[in-house]
Amino acid sequence: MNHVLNVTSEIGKLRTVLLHRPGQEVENLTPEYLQKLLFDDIPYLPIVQKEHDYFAQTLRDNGIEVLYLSTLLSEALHTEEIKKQFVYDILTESKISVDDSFYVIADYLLSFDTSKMVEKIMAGVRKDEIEHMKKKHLYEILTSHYPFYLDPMPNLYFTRDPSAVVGNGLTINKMREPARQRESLFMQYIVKYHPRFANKDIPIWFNRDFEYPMEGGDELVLSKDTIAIGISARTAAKSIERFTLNLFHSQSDIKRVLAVEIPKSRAFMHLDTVFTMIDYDKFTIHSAIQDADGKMDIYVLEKGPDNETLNITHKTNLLETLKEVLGLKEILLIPCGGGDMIAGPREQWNDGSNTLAIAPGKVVTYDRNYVTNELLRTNGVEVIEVLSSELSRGRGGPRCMSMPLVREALD
Ligand SMILES: NC(=[NH2+])NCCC[C@H](N)C(=O)O
Repeated sequence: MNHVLNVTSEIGKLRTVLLHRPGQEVENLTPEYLQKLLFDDIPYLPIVQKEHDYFAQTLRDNGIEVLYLSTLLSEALHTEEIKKQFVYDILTESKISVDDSFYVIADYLLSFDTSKMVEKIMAGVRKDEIEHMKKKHLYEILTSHYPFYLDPMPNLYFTRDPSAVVGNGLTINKMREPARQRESLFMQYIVKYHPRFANKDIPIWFNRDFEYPMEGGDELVLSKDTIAIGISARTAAKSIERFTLNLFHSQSDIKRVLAVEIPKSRAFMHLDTVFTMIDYDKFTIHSAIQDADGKMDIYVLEKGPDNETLNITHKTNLLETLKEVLGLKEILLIPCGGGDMIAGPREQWNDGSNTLAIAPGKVVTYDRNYVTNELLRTNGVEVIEVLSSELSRGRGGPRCMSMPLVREALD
């Protein structure tokens, strides 16, 4: 059966992927707000776009259909009513608290044609953009040093995180960081109103109104019936439980979930920054997630005695657990930077283990991580390198920058 969404592995031949080309939102980064906006430096826009275009073209050259977030969103907002509702939702979530400004900004945004409006919402609205806004209250005058009414959304090019496809359903994620929380509203509108997805009975396994966060960088589809989820700085144990129970209650094929605990740090923000699947029996891993004896905490979640309870088994050996759940005799874990004490952390920082598999044993990686790339090749992996000077400044690599919508099923 042909589903509009279908992802039953991390490695099946990639058919359709969602990307976002970085735009003016990147130009609204300033040193003062870098940390809040989750960037470590300011990318140079023409180059970051050139690198992103190169990434997109590399995928197209490999027969992959590339869809863009801004196009899908603009097409989803196809009536005045939906467009207006979307603007109101965005403004509400942007915490536009100054009573009068809500409608002034809404009118301002709605004065653009839809695709310009979408770009504007992504880029952010500066306070000096709307001249006729009168400051009537003391708090408006006092807080006026803050430059934005609507904050820019520079992390949008990491399409992996706000939503993810598992099987033929979707998680529309509750983002942990305030700077990214509005991002998943886009997918909510796209599945509901875009003709390609609307009325296609797409199951939503996890929704953005849940109390605790979960992000796509932590969701790995290991096989048709097994997924791994990072217990990380961005994904809470309670969210993993909810998501797992939702999968078990509905008609999904998922039988088990590996909850993999990783250190809660900036460098390791999601599971896919330290662990990715690249072939039937090969994974990249950053050695620092295991202790000196190669141990770590993994919890296997399976159906429990009743609807609201799970069977939880604690494991400490990643390799053995993977062999068990994937039914394989041998598995190779390829360490980022060869596990070297300098090259390992350096290449991990620039997403050396954030590998995007476009087919079994065929991956897209950043060119700058030459130690890891060489090691992958030595181990029989086909490596396609893409440009990375500016893209990497946002702390995400090829896997984070792509949201697979359809992959071919593995035999
Ligand atoms: N799946 C990932 N590893 N995504 C990386 C996202 C990077 C982004 N700057 C953030 O902090 O959210």
